[in-house]
Amino acid sequence: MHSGKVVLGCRFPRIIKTTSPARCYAHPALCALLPVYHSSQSDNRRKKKKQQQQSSQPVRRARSNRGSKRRRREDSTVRLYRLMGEEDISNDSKSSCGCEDGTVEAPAAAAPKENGRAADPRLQAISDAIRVVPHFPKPGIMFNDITALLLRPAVFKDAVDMFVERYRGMRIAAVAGIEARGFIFGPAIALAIGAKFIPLRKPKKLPGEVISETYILEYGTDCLEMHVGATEPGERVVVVDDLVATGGTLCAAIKLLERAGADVVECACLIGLPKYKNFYKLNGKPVYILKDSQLHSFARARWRNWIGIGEQ
Ligand SMILES: O=P(O)(O)OC[C@H]1O[C@H](OP(=O)(O)OP(=O)(O)O)[C@H](O)[C@@H]1O
Ligand SMILES: Nc1ncnc2[nH]cnc12
Repeated sequence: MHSGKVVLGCRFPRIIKTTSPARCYAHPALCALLPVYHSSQSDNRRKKKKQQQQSSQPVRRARSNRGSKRRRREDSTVRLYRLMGEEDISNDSKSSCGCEDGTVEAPAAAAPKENGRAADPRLQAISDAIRVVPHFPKPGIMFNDITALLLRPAVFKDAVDMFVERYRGMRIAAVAGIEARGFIFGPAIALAIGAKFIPLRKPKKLPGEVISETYILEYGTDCLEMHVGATEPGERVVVVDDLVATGGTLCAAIKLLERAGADVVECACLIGLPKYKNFYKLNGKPVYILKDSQLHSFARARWRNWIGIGEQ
């Protein structure tokens, strides 16, 4: 059997310089090698520990080591989110806590992260207003219902504002909304950023000449259509919908727009289902998601269902 030093020394020469396993945290392959790496270091560590115990300030030293390990682990988490295609994480986390000097207030630091951003305070209310309905429209589907959010104007406005803040100033010529629930958010965003709105409709709804794309859904197949001439070649377009599940709908929308020569900048959704997280780059286009539908929402929905009070 190889010793850890030999394996890491010959295959990952840069990793051998690493002083803490936390710095390898982002890469599963490297994590797999870490136990071997640890064992090769264990003698040295035992010696150091003995020295520390004999030194005059053992407690303070041990604490500072723990702190640095934690800091490194947090850095690694941010890197992981970056790998998932999220940009400006550090900037976002600064602005979301409203601190000009970029320091993070204690509650914000402890808050959950959404897409790698320190949570915007508005996200909690948005998240709370999304109702998860088990077994709708058919058994096994956990349906994310946005209608309760629409009944709360302040929360609805916050959701629209968050998209507007992202796309304002990005020279977006058109917002393409996907029928039906993309029509709820798309026009409001389009008006606020001064862009036109393109409805991407289900079959046989548009009266003019159309191009169409068929796609597979989480529960069936469907088709999207767009009027010929709705977008000009080279126009910068954002695609808006309420939710991404398999990503099939967004992919069809991207294809439609690209066939017409549009430059699809990004897709924007209120909700992303976690089981499809790895597909959040669709046809090479990033998907901006306000709220990852958390597993605890599913568990909560099931619990409320069991005790017979439904979701609120
Ligand atoms: O990522 P996907 O697996 O493609 O699923 C997401 C799509 O499914 C839902 O619409 P649905 O087709 O149910 O139509 P509706 O908006 O008319 O209810 C949702 O509003 C998205 O458009
Ligand atoms: N789980 C889900 N909830 C709401 N809309 C959806 N569209 C596809 N999957 C969905």
